[in-house]
Amino acid sequence: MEGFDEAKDVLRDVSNNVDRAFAHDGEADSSDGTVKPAGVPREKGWTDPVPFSYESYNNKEFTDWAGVAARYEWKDEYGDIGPRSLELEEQLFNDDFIPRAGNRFNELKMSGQEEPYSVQIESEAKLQPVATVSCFRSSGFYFTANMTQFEEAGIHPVLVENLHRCLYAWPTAIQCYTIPAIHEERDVIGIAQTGSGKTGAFLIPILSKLMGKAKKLAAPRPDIAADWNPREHAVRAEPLVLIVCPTRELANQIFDDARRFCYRSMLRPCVAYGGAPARFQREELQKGCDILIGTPGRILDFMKQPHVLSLRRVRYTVIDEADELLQADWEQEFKHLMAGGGKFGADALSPTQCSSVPVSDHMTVADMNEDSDHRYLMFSASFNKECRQLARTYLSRDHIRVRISRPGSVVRHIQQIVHWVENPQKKQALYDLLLSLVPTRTLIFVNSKQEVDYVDDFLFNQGLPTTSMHGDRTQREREDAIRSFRTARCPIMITTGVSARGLDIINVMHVVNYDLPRASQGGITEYMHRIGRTARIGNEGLATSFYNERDEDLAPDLVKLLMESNQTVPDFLQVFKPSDATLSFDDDTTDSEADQAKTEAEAGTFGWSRDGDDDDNGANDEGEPAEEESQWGRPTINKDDDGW
Ligand SMILES: Nc1ncnc2c1ncn2[C@@H]1O[C@H](COP(=O)(O)OP(=O)(O)OP(=O)(O)O)[C@@H](O)[C@H]1O
Repeated sequence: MEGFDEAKDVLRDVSNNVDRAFAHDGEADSSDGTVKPAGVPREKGWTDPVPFSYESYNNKEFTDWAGVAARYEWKDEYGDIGPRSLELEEQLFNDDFIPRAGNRFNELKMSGQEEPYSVQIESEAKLQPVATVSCFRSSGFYFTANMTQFEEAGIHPVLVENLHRCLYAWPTAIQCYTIPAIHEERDVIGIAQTGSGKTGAFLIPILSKLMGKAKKLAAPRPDIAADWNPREHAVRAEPLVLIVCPTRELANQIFDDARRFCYRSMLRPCVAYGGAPARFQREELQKGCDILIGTPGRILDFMKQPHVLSLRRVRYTVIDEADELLQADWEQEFKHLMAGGGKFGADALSPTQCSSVPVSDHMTVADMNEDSDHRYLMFSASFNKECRQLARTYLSRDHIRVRISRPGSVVRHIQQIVHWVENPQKKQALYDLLLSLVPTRTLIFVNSKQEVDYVDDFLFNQGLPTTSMHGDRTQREREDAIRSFRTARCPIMITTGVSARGLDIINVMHVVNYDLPRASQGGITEYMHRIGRTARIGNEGLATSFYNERDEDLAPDLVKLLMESNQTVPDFLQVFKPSDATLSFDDDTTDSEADQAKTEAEAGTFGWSRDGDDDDNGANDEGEPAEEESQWGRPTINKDDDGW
């Protein structure tokens, strides 16, 4: 197919990086009935497609859930730091499929001179960012003259060591600001581009602060490394940190980072997400939990079981991908979460807030947070008016806002290409596109679940190594798909908007918008998050989008975004260029005076509107009933025709 030459060049360039994982995992295992490719994809270097094995899926008693992955288990006898576990180290830090910083990582750091991105800080008191100095790279490690900026920034030594193991050489710009802000016990709103290290921006300073005090602050827990018997030793989980995010995959990913950062420390991370059986997650919680990461539905289900989870000790509540989470119809549920963890505990409630924050039937006042010195943090690459409202309601007035680059802007290292493709030609165009490029991990977004199945079937039958994921799949199928994609067993994944946020997979070098997101599915913000699955943390990538007249509602915003990121605007989009050649974007991050006035009037009420996200469903989809039926049900979704 003609017209993809520029894409080819870019990817050939980018492919200097082509991942080692892909190279060494190139031979698909044919022992389980691998279908022989139609021929051409194999000649072009793609691996064989691997069929999904329904037989083993149905037969096997599955226990290998992402949420039960090994973490460091502390023993009472340890002093300030636990002994090494080489086996766990291998798993946590040396896995071939952990994403690593790319060649252009240097451009993400703060040089103190003219930065390639804008920095906007709103803070009552001056915020001194972590100083960054020149580093040089050798054999995969970065060195500075003496010590790393993480040490200089006062990060706890156990965590500094873990960051070295993760090959984090210096903090990214957002981290440079959130580290001192969180050290100074301030509430924070952090906005920075996709793949710029926002997870570290909250985890690193929070964990660092808690590491020195874990013995004093953490709830009593059993010595599970010695002899764990749930009947005798189970405790109630009373985490110090609560991290809420919109999707199950993202929850697991943050959990993985927390497992790495907490290695050899007393802090024990757990994850709670819908779809997987609750009993495995509950058992982990009952071994003790200091850092709880999860999607709202499952967390709330556990909160309804006071012997399993209480948020009374929570000191930090983090809302990740805040704007996405708040698109959901989760107002009441959110209030429960926020009330369970904080300044909205019975004593601290103002009269208006009291009436708008009902205490759950299952949650006694004694379970509510007893720490008035409780920090709230919100992070995303984009921001909206629901976030502003949440911030006005929950964050302290002296909170710090850090904005690195324009909220909603696209990472510079992504080459964006838009092609005119009519709907009936899309399948063939996609096939031609994939065959015209160097085989590499490719994420393909479509707008409906049905279309995911359809495109997956088509490519698979053409001999391409695909997998797919959407919200109607069981959790086990979802975890299976992510694993196959991550390990490059199936280097092409077709998916819906459920994978647009947060997913951080090694060397996704190509994102394809087979369908562009419609306005009802998040429009240009969704586009930015989708293509942000490539070119993460200084790597480079390509985003190809199929466009036709049905996408006209997106065109003006798309053109502005292309222009802002110095990309070619194709002829058919020229007509949508702004007439005065200036690029103005709605900035949804700042409160207007009217907003401020509204806050006073509304105190404690929210304006969330849109239907929510299937991932917040706490129920179990593995055939066994959820332990307690989720009252939250299965929210409907507006991201595509029929939900994610
Ligand atoms: N200081 C650092 N040095 C090296 N790698 C880092 C650093 N900080 C984060 N990373 C890595 O960068 C990758 C992207 O980070 P992260 O997922 O936190 O991005 P993000 O900003 O939250 O993106 P998104 O908006 O898409 O969720 C991760 O693999 C993470 O381990």
